[in-house]
Amino acid sequence: MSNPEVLVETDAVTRFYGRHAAVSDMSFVIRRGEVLGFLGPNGAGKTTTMQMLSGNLAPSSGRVLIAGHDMHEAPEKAKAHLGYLPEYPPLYREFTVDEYLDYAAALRRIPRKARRAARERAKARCGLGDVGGRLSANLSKGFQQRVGLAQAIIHDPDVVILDEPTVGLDPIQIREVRALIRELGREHAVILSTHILPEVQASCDRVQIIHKGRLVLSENIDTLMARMESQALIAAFRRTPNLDAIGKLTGVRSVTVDDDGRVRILHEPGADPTDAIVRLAIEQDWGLREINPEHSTLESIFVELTGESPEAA
Ligand SMILES: Nc1ncnc2c1ncn2[C@@H]1O[C@H](COP(=O)(O)OP(=O)(O)OP(=O)(O)O)[C@@H](O)[C@H]1O
Repeated sequence: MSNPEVLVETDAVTRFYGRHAAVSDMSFVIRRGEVLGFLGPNGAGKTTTMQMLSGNLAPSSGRVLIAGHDMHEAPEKAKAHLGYLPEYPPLYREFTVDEYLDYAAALRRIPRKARRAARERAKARCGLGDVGGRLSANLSKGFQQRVGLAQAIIHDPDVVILDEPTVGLDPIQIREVRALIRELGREHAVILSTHILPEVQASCDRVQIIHKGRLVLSENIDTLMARMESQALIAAFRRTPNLDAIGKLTGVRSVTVDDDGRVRILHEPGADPTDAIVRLAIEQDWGLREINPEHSTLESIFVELTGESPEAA
């Protein structure tokens, strides 16, 4: 599909708590077949945004449209198209998984006759086939999270909203939930919030970084990865190298010396001059000590965009 259907649209959404704007002027779209990662440090406004998208919190201004339905004007229609896994999913601990999912199906107004099939389908998709008779309370955190996901997709919604879906899970559970998110993204539009930088790399097609309630970046994951690919080398020599000679090598854009005496060589994307520099260093006896690509990370991009480290923010 060249222009897949827009399933979520926010138009200048703002939310105040008192005089504090938790989310400001937020506009974006999500299309079918897309997993959008909403990345930001604690307190950035992710949960507030998820709650507005899911219709659990009214924006102070701006509009949310789900599958073309305005959340404010037609909340029932809008909500019928979405499933929501809140940060703390409400699990009825004394219910078995099947009872809980039946209840979720009833809440979603799935006709009584169709509930069993909906439940079994959601369980199969979330890897819950064997635990239908178990009490939710006795399941591991990873399985409880799958139950939360199963209730979010029981009515096969167009849009799935997941707030910090892997918090508290062990590495194997995290991998499984991420695989499930990718699978959901094939047919639905998925938005997930996270403060974990690698999570978006693992699960998302597109990333939006939110900082102090504002979007500071919106990019395809491929573009972001390309941006993170090295376009600089850091080299150290025992003797002073001929910087002009390095500067004349094919693909080299600029050569500078850092405060610590190491040489920073910026080059064209895809034109790594490492081999040529090593040859020059040997020929001219500069005493090469190290030469490494300088990788930018999502962390460094975050710092570049916001001027703060994710932890400090
Ligand atoms: N009910 C509330 N009343 C007042 N302020 C609130 C309320 N909920 C959130 N805030 C404030 O709004 C800002 C955004 O909070 P939000 O929970 O949306 O951030 P978050 O990115 O989801 O962070 P976290 O991951 O810690 O939940 C924070 O400054 C928070 O203190």
